[in-house]
Amino acid sequence: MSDWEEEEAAAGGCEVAEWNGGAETNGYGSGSRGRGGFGGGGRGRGRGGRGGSTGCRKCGEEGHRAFECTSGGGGGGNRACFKCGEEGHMSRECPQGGGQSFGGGGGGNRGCFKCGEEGHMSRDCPNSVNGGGGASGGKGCFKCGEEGHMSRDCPSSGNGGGKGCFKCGEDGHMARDCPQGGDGGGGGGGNRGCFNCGEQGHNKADCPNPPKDNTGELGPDGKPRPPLYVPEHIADEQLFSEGVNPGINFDAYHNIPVSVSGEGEIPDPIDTFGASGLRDLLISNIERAGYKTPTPIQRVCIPTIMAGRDIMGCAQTGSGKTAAFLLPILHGILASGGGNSGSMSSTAEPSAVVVAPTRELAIQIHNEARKFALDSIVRTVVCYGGASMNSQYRQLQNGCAVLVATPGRLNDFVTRGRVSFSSVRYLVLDEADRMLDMGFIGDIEKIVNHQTMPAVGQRQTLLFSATFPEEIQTLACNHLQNYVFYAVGTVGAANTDVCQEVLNVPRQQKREVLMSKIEEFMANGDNKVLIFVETKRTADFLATLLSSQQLNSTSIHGDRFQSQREEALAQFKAGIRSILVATAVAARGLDIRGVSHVINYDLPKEVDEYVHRIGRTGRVGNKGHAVSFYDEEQDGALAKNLVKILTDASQEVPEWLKNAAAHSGHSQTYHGVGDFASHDIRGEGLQREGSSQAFGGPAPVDEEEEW
Ligand SMILES: Nc1ncnc2c1ncn2[C@@H]1O[C@H](COP(=O)(O)OP(=O)(O)OP(=O)(O)O)[C@@H](O)[C@H]1O
Repeated sequence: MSDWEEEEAAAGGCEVAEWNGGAETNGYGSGSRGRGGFGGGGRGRGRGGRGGSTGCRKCGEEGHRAFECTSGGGGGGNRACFKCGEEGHMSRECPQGGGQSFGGGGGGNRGCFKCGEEGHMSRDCPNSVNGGGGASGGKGCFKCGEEGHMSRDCPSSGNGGGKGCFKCGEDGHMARDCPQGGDGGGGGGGNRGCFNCGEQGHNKADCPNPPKDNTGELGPDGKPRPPLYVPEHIADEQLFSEGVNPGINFDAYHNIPVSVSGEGEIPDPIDTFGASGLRDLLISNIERAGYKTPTPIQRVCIPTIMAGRDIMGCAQTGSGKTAAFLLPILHGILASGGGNSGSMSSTAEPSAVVVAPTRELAIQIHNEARKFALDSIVRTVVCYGGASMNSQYRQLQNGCAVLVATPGRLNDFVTRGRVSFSSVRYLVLDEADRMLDMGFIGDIEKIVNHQTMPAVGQRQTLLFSATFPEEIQTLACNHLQNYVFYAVGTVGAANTDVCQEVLNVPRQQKREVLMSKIEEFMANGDNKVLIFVETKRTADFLATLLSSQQLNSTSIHGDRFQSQREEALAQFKAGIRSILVATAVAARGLDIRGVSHVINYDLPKEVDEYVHRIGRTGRVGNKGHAVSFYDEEQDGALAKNLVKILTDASQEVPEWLKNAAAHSGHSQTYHGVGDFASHDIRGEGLQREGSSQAFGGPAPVDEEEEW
């Protein structure tokens, strides 16, 4: 696993736990960072989740959840009603209990929490003072320690049990009643001051002082802490100015053949957004975003997702896959009332979870979702490592229907009970082949196998990428049910709008060739260049070198603080920096307007990664240009696949590269046309009736190749 993968995969811990692991390494501030455990002893919180194999809570049968149970109610399964102890119904429907909902008595085998008697619940306890309650059943009041009442009703208003007030440290009252603590805001007290400013009299959450900058201070692991980072909120209007405008080849998208396979009814593709059946609010935001016609992947996926099917979708880089899944998901959530958008809760229960491999991509998807959902009740939240966990948690608490996240941070929230999957209707893995490869598979399995996650078939699972190796497709099948497979063009092929040039450049000459290439581009007025390198050190080195030559550059990689990463990307997007030197962290998904050139200063190890990298240019029908420095000593293993990618995209293949491929002796792993046809691994039996080319574009030359 590369360092950036480790970082993304392991992202987690709140701000008190994320340590900066190294000093700055260049002139514009890059530091290394690792991670630590979660600090701050908060209150633990248990919450009943649905077990994979546990049946419905009402009827006990597997295959559905209690709220979907058609058995006509009743607390059932093996578990008795909490009120009367009888099986066959749930406590809120208990015929013995007063009223609906949670009125009734504490029953079953468990007595009331106040008086210990059976037959009622603590809040209805007739034995308590003023209907409040006493703590019973062996548990004394938290204030005075006596049994028979709860702390909030404690007549002594004393603080017992040996635990002093959390604000002032004195016994006799609790923090919220502390006479010292002002308006109930609460003080961090006793001997422990506020965790932010150290002052007594308030908690960190209510601290009036700016967040403490403890950058550079040593954490418990002996490494300097990173700065506390709370990302800036992007204003609504700005959402519509992000993204790439369609280019001259946009209309040519409609000539790309689309392969479709799968059993059962597959809806016809839509020709226009207007005919999609998407809700009016979404249509109006689509218009506001300047989308006139759907791209091929949107034409097929929007109706298919609306019809409730699982999807494995493959389409070239920059062809609108994000909207292809977001729009029908938002439609589904709006149609059912907005999910948990408005519910303030300590545990977020999103209707849709979108998982992406990098933080910047998660942020981008989140902003796309916000854009399409604007002026609706649907709330979207993004969670990713490297930024304040508290601030993300506050967002979650305010309601969340769509949660976009990196896997490490998502699991962190789930483990702490802050996020539950129990309401999930849609699970999306963007860049799915990356999410299911070695670097992330552990995290993804944790997510899909979590006890609160609805089983396959009870949720819609949607996988998207521009590349889908066969072995990943095989693995993905476990997480999908009767899915529809869509391939726009050739699975894993490069975007033909990108002109690809491969130069034979030995390592020692790379710098010199880079400088002359950049000069050439800048002289042509092309001023947004993305350079990919293999190591973080090289990224810093090159950015420093280019800056010293008056070339406005910055870098993005896993060792930079999150604030620096986001700032570097923002500056590159805004044109404040013309050159961004990046590791693989920027290879996938990032949609940056006006990237004229991608330079592979170092080639990646995998050809799929090459396809994603060069896909940062030439998006949505715009022309792009990619130059790659091939170093014979390093890149021999890639030669064959590179030749294939170039050939399939009708690019010129240099003679020296053909020779290198002929002598490389490395086996082929590329899954494009030819030996590895663009196909659904489930085989031809699942092809859509009629033809291998369901619609769009000319018929494939060789049917075998399309399938
Ligand atoms: N129908 C459309 N009309 C015009 N622009 C569109 C349309 N659909 C998407 N776009 C724009 O195209 C750009 C690329 O879309 P997106 O990032 O979803 O591509 P992608 O297929 O996910 O690419 P990648 O494989 O690199 O992740 C975005 O700026 C998006 O706003």
